[in-house]
Amino acid sequence: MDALFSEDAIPRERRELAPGAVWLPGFLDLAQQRWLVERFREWAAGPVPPRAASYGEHQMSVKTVCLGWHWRPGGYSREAVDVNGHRVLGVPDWMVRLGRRAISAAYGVEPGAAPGAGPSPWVSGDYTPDTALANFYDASAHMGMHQDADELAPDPVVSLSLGDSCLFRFGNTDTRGRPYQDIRLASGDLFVFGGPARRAFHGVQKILPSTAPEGCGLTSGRINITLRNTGLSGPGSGGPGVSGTGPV
Ligand SMILES: O=C(O)CCC(=O)C(=O)O
Ligand SMILES: [Fe+2]
Repeated sequence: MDALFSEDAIPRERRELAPGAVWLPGFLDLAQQRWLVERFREWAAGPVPPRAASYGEHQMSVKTVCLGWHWRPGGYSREAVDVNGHRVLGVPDWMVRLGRRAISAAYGVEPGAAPGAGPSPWVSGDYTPDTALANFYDASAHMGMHQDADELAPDPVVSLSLGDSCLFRFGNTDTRGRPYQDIRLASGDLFVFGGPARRAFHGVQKILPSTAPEGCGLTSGRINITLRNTGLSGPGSGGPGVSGTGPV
C-alpha cells in the first residue's frame, strides 16, 4: 500500500513549470543513461580532470568537467586556466544531435518538421550547443540558487540527470527566494529552460542517496550534464561582459 502511493507510483508526465521551462521525466532509457555515464568517465580521464570550482574562499561541493568551453566562476575560456591549463575536449556531434532531440521533445517540435512548421520556440535557428558542463554530486553535494548567466547567447539550457535523484529547485528570474517549485529530478530526466525562463534562479537542494535505478551505470552519486550555447567565438573570454551569477 505504501508503495502504491509512493512518489515512484505517481505518473511522471511532461510538465511545464513556467513558460520555457519544461521537465520531461524518463527522456533517456537505461541503456542511454549507462552510455552517458561511460562517456562521463572518459571525460573525467581526459585532459582536464573534474574539479570543484572556487568562489574566493568558497569551494563548490560538485566536481565539474567541461567540454567545448571551460567554465569557471565568472566566465568561459578554451583552456582550464584554474585547473591545469589544458584545453578542454570538444563537444561531440552526437551531443549536438542529442541537444536538438531534447529541444524538440521538450518544446514539442518534431525533428525534421515540415518547413513552415516553425522553429522551436525560444531557439533561433538550429540549437547548437558549444559547451557541456558535467557535474558530479556525491551524496552530500548540493548547488546553491543561481542563474546560468555566463552565456551570451539566449539559447535554452538542456539538462540531463543520471544516477541518484535530487531535489531540484526552480525559481523565478528576479530573486533567489520564492516563488519557486521543488521537483525530484531522477535518472534519465530531461529539464530544459529557455526563453523567459532562461535566467531563472535554480539549484540542487540535496541528493537523495540510494535512488539510482539499477542498470543506469552509477551505483551512487549523481551526474548532471547541461548543454549550453555560450555565444562566444575565438580563443575565449572571461572578462567584463562574460560575467554573471554563477552557482555558489
Ligand atoms: O545539477 C543540476 O541539475 C543543475 C546544475 C546547474 O544548475 C548548473 O550546472 O549550472
Ligand atoms: Fe545552473
